[in-house]
Amino acid sequence: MNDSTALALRRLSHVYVGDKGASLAVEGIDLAVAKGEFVSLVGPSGCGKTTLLSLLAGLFPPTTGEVWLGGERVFGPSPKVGYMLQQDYLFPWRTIRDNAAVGLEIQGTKSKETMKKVDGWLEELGLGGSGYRYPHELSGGMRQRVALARTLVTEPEVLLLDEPFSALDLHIKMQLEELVVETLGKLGKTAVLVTHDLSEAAAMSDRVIVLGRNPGHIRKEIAIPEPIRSTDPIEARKLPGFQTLFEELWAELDAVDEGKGGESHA
Ligand SMILES: Nc1ncnc2c1ncn2[C@@H]1O[C@H](COP(=O)(O)OP(=O)(O)OP(=O)(O)O)[C@@H](O)[C@H]1O
Repeated sequence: MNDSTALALRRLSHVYVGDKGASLAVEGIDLAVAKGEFVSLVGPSGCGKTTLLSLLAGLFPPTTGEVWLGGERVFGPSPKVGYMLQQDYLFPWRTIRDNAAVGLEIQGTKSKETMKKVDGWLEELGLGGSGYRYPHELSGGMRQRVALARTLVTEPEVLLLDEPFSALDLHIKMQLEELVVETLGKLGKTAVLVTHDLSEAAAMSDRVIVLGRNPGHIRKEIAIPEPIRSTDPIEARKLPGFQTLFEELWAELDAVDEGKGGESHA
């Protein structure tokens, strides 16, 4: 693992053991993500995307293999890792400011000083006037912005994004994609996104990892070509090479699905 690697999975396999016996979820995963890189994981349902994200987050240890964060082996959750999920998990009885400060509270670093950072992030993410409102007063897109502020205020080095936009309307979803790419890019953060939306993966990422299943494995890595890679997600979709890239991803997933019935990829 060199200095420019933010996180890595090495020879990693994971077996879930339950009432019905053991099942091999992912096998032989080798993946390195560079500092500041934005990587997406795509693949059919059950190929192990969430399992890989959970292992990166240190939520449980892999059955075999290693997880690395910076130069350190991961043996449990780390404050260097932030999580953003499909559901925003805001507390309904707390104001937006207090929701955005939850991570600071957990870290024991909530103070007048750090609340200024909360207000700064709410402002930056277009929620400047909403700090004293409650979650039910906000739209789905605004609530996800609060979830993003809550994540960023703890200053994680790596963000793990598990379908954070999938519950939103297309227009709002694309605006949020743009906001996330722009914000993480400015801060030089590393991100791993799990998504079922191939267009989202192609528009937001530096690299897309296509997973196959039974058991989950890396099938193909696709580096997003310029100028798509460095163009914001809304404009990237309008570039001439975007459709070809989308079709390449689609064909990979179709090949995974062959003989297994059609699944929706977009
Ligand atoms: N807690 C668990 N116990 C047993 N098996 C599990 C558990 N969690 C996941 N699995 C199995 O591991 C495999 C990978 O699941 P995972 O949820 O990581 O896939 P995924 O690609 O994220 O799926 P989806 O796109 O549907 O969310 C699947 O076969 C799933 O049934």
